[in-house]
Amino acid sequence: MAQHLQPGGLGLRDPWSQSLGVMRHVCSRWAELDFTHVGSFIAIVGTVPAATRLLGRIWHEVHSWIRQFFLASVTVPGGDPLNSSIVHWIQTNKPRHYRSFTGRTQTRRSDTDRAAALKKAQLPIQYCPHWVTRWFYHDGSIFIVTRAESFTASMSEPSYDGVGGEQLTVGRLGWSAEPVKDLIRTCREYAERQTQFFVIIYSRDRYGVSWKPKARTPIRHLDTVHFDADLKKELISDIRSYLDPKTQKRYQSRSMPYRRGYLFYGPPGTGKSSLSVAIAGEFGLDLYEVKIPSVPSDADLEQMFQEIPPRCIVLLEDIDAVWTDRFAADRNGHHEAQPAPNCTLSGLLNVLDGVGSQEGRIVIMTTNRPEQLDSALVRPGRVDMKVFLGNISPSSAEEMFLRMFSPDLGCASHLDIAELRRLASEFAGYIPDDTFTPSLLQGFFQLHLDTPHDAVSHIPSWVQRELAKRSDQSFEVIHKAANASNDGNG
Ligand SMILES: Nc1ncnc2c1ncn2[C@@H]1O[C@H](COP(=O)(O)OP(=O)(O)OP(=O)(O)O)[C@@H](O)[C@H]1O
Repeated sequence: MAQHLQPGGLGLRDPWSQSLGVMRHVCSRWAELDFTHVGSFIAIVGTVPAATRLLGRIWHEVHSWIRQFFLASVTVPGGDPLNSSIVHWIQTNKPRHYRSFTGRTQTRRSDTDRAAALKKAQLPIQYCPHWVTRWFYHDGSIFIVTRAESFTASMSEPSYDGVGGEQLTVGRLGWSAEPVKDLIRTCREYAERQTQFFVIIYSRDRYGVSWKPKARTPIRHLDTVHFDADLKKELISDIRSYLDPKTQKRYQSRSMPYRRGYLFYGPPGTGKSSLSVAIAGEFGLDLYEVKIPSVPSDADLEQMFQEIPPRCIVLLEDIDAVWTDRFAADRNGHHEAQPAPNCTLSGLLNVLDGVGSQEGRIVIMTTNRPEQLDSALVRPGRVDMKVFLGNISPSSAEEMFLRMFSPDLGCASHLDIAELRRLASEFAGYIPDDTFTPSLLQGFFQLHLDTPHDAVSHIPSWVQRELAKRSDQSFEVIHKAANASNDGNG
């Protein structure tokens, strides 16, 4: 009955009997086949590889001929930030189905996946579309983008995120390269929009030959770095006025070098690095990290500074760990043994403000021991403003509490702002002035992120415990000193 409903009666047959029917059909046709036809068929099939090779060669010739005579192009070297901007733009805005990918273990976890960051878990695999040539139509023109095929070196780079490591050529059918430049501009603007909420931190690659984006950290608002409010205001207005284009003209018309240097000093964990990143975010600047101990020579240091763009922040962290003031060391009577850096202090002074050093950037140095710095390094002109970041004050602790339990974060959304303020002020009442570093207090908040009431009820005992730990430590130090003098007497 069902067979009447299906033309040919095949519709509702089971797949097994259907394929049996097909095989029977093929066999019967095969039996009828003339073997002279089979011979010509095999001969035709045999010519296919040769024909494919020939067509490939013709296509290659035509392609290079088109490139030579009809293509305007721009070549971007591998590793240049522009390179990854172009690749990202193409992959996002000219999507297509990819079948080839490069796969690599992702070494950095996503910032949002905090829970995963805390436990030992397998690192995710990152797949990136792998292509060598892409043709696409954009803004009335046909573009062809070619990536160099030899990218094994960049694939092994730890900082290589899968794109932008290989030389790239962007071409367009036509005589003028202007539309190519327009496309590249579009790609760059796109990349800037993507990174506008991030600070890009650059560091030297492992061979020390070029600057590479090392991290992309979400912008940290200046309000989240707590220190003296007046000092913060003064610092920010100083940087703002320095970056004002009029200031540059004023400096230049008076033949003054257009440079600004800051020294952030204070105990460990008081926010020197955090403030540097927050400033970069506030003013939309990239941050270039210079690690003096790993710079092989003065010439390399000079080369590094030459390659840093004019409008950015250069961060020299823990500068006291590199060169200490010879006289301070002598006064103290002892000097910690430290490996000698490969580049010299005069080499650094030279790149900071010597003849030929570039203008327009902000240099931030951080230190825990400002008294040990060579006076030449911190003289006015190299360091124009010294900013002390110290232990937390009760008022900063109150601000920190309000920030930690801000209703926007959701955990204290049931509390009205007046109640939150009351709790913050009660909390701050337990914090002794100039005793704990902000990072220590941050550690306390990390234990009580869900309820502000818990934070307030636990803070007195935490303060007691921390103070007791300190007196234990000082006792331990005195104890050791006493033992040492006894040993000496003995
Ligand atoms: N003043 C501050 N305000 C807010 N958070 C702070 C402050 N100081 C430190 N922190 C927090 O403590 C942690 C360490 O801070 P950071 O690395 O900036 O301190 P640092 O002074 O640079 O330390 P070090 O001298 O050891 O490099 C960060 O997570 C930061 O959020």
